[in-house]
Amino acid sequence: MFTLRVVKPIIIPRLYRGLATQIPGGSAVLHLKTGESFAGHSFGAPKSVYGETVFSTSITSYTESMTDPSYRGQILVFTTPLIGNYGVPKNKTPIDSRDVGVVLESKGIQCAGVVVADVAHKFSHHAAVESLHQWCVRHDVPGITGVDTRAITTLLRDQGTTLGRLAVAPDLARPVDHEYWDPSIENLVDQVSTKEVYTLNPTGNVKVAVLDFGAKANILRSLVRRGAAVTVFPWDFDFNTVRDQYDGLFLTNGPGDPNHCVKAAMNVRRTLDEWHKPIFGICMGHQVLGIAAGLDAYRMTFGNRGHNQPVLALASAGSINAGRVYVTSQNHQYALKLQDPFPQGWEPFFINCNDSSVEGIKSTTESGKKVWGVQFHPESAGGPLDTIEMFTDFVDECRATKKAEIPKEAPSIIVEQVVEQVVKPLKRAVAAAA
Ligand SMILES: NC(=O)CC[C@H](N)C(=O)O
Repeated sequence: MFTLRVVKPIIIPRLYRGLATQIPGGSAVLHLKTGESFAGHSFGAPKSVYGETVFSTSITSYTESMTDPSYRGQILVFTTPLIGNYGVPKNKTPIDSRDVGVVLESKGIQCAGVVVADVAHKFSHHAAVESLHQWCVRHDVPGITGVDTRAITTLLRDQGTTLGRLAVAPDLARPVDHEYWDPSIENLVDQVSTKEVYTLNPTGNVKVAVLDFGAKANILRSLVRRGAAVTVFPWDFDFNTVRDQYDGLFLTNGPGDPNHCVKAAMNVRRTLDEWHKPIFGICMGHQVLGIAAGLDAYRMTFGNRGHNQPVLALASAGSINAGRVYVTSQNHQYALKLQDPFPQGWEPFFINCNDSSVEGIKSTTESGKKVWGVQFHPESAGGPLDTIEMFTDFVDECRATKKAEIPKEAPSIIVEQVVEQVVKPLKRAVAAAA
């Protein structure tokens, strides 16, 4: 006799969850204002956009770069040929007062469009939930693929960052010159900065105020992870009105020309003059600090974007050792001018090993202040973690400043309490007994 056995179907795990995704691949053209056009195929949202065309040499972390608010208004060309191969993760974390609520660098895609030599049709990663194409569709951001990104990058490197139009069929026309939109004339910081004040990790044992020029989430996470209560203010908030409540001030990254943020620089100048607690600025925050200190910011030819930028430390401070080269993550078009002499009380902290641009400034030891600014991104996301301990240095300095303040107050409070609770009752008891 034969017994019939029901054979359970074998479920094969979907290794390539994007396998079913077909990139629509209509026509697309990247037009540059300087006259060149690159024809390819469209992916992502089927719409045309204007922007500043820039290139990034990062070989990974397209998800982090595309959600970095500093890429606002830019058409991002990846020099790495294959992009999209590990898909895109779910960009949400459970609601928690210690977290910014996202896995990537902000809630959505910030760049205007992306240019990829060969967009991955399939993706594979344990955390991926959608393809680069699907993600771009959801966020209404167009992409172009099948173009020679080496040729585009060589052009951008030689002629500098160039205005462009990513045109998607049926709207493939080359614009006339005056139609190109120039994001650098707008105050992009005002578009991405928080409108409301909020606090992460309110029970943290050291209080850090953040001026938000377009903060990457990993900057806030890096402060929270080191135990700080982090209160985030809009970029143009005058911190001087609340500074007595904080142990340190942090200035974040942000998009566009730092000269749009003179209002913030003027506020920070007053803070520098009148307040003696630690201050740390990253990228746009570093540029604002520099302007406040009396330095000028200028527009570079093509800027530095990538996760492989070497910087040389010129001074030692905290975890940083003078003479060492650190590999850093960067995304900037502007830089502080190296001037001789530097403003009094300031010194260069880092220079870029490729182009000698200023990569950091710090207050001198003689100034008695604890202020640092770096052009690169110690928080990485993506990129190397060579300088991540600068966050530890900053939060430790805030804690040390807070501790140094307590003894001034504490003895008098303790003495008053002892007088009130011990001495006075004893005197009364002695008087009553007499
Ligand atoms: N990442 C940043 O903060 C960039 C700063 C500024 N927008 C620049 O391009 O130089």
